[in-house]
Amino acid sequence: MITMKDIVREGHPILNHSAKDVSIPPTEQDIETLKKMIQFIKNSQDEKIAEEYELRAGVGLAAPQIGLSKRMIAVHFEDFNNQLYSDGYFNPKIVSHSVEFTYLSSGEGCLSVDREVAGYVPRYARITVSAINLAGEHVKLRLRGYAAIVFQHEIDHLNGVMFYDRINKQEPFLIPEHAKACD
Ligand SMILES: Cc1nc(NNC(=O)[C@H](CC2CCCC2)CN(O)CO)c(F)c(N2CCN3CCOC[C@@H]3C2)n1
Ligand code: NI
Repeated sequence: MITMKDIVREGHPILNHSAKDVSIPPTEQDIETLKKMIQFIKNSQDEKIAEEYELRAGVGLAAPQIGLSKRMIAVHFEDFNNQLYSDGYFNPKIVSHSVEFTYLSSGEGCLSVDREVAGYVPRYARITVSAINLAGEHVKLRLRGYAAIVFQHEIDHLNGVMFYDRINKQEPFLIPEHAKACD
C-alpha cells in the first residue's frame, strides 16, 4: 500500500518535469499502480486508516508524486453537488476551458509540499478533459468548480507545475479578473 514515505516532496526534480504519456493500452503494472493510487486517496480519507498509517488527507494524486514520471492521475472526492468522482485516468488532457477563473477561498495545499503556502490559486472555472479511465474507456469529462480545480491541480503535476507557481507573488490574495470563488 502507498503511504506518506512513498510521496516525493518538493525539491525532488521529478515534480518539476513533464511526465511521459502512458502507452495505450496500459500495462497490467500501470493499471495496478493506478489502483494503488486510488486506494491511497480513499485510505487518506478514512479516519482510522489515516491515523493508523499517518496519512495526510487527499482528494487527488499524480504519478510523479510517487516517483513515477507517467501521465497518470487518481481522484476520489464529492463535489458540492455530492457528485462522486472516484477513478484513475491515463494521459488526461485539457482540450478546452472557460475564460472565467475560479479558486478555493481556503487556497490549496499539496501532499508533496510540507508547508503552508498562502494565496489564491486561479484555475479555469470550467474545463473539458479527454482521458482514458481505469476501465480503459476513452472519456470526455466536462468539469466545473471544485472538480475542475482538483483535476487542474493533478494535471499540473504531470506538467511539472506546483500550485504555488500560480499564486500571484506580489499580491497572493489578488482576485484575478473574471474570477469567483468556487466555495
Ligand atoms: C481541497 C482539498 N485538499 C485536500 N488535501 N490536498 C489534496 O488533496 C491535494 C490536491 C488538492 C489540493 C487542491 C485541489 C486538489 C493532494 N495533492 O497534492 C495531489 O496532487 C483535502 F484533504 C481535502 N479534503 C476535503 C474532502 N474531505 C473528505 C473527507 O476526507 C478528508 C477530505 C479532505 N480537500
Ligand atoms: Ni499536489
